[in-house]
Amino acid sequence: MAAAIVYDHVRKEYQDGTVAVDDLSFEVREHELLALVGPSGCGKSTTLRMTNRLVELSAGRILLHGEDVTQADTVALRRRIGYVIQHVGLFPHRTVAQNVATVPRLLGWDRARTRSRVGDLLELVGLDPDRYGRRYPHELSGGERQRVGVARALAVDPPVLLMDEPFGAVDPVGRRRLQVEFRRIHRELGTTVVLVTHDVDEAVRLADRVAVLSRGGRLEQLAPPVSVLSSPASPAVADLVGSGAAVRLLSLARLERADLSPRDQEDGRPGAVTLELGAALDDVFAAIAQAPGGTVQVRADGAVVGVADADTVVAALHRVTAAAPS
Ligand SMILES: Nc1ncnc2c1ncn2[C@@H]1O[C@H](COP(=O)(O)OP(=O)(O)OP(=O)(O)O)[C@@H](O)[C@H]1O
Repeated sequence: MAAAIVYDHVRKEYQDGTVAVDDLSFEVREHELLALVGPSGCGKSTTLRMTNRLVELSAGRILLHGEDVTQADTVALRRRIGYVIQHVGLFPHRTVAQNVATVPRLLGWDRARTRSRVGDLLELVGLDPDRYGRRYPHELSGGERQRVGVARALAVDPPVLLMDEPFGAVDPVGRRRLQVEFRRIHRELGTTVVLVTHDVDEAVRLADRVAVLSRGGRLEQLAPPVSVLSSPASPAVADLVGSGAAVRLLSLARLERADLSPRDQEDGRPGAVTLELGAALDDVFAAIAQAPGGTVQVRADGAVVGVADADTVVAALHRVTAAAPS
């Protein structure tokens, strides 16, 4: 698969001698969502900010679609790279629509094209353009502001989007909703995304691949979420994913027919618990914990296709982890 971004022996030493990133090499594939995770101060933001040259590299190269970013004009570069940060930095005296239209205006788009694009983008991020377009940032909730920030960053359909703790300031429920919506948006647009987060749950829920960094921007593991959770490549990764790894795996995996014990007869007992095939394993687990006898019926297309119990969950986990690419 083609690389959208190549980090090639990248190093950043700040003026005071802090080596934020020592010698980092990895590639971000075209259209993937790659999450950078790691403990505070390990160099995640520095790595992201070197990509759009908000921070200059001390050594090494970063190639964006084959072009060395240090050779690119910074203004042109930043227009090709969307950027979303935690406190999204909307212009307070401009309306939502004007904020989203910032880059199209700079690029000299005409009024009709800009208006239509702004409308489409607000709809994409789940905000009704008629209701929200004329509001000012202070008239929005934190989650709505982040949505506007995402819409603004996507305004000219950049091939690459960098996100630094984009949902960090949003309450847990709003955050979960934004994550679900952002995953849909990413699938729909196919933009290459690099997401910095210190939240392992967010990384495994959103990312196609997770890059785990440790101090000095050292790459501990770069793999799909299930692999990072089920086979941590080093003690640093195991430490980061911690004791919650199994629970996180449960939320990633879905119940399949092969995991079930066969069952022809429908269990007619009143109150018998049923689940749909394809349910997330954490929901299966919760249902089993509550069900009389520790078993639940599983249905597909309205018919009972088997029963699930604790062994089913373990079997499904083994299936998922065995299939995980490294
Ligand atoms: N402008 C700067 N001057 C000097 N040191 C800096 C500067 N910016 C960051 N650092 C240091 O570089 C290291 C990496 O910082 P960076 O912000 O990249 O880490 P991070 O992984 O994003 O951390 P966090 O999760 O806390 O945001 C830290 O030790 C930090 O103190």
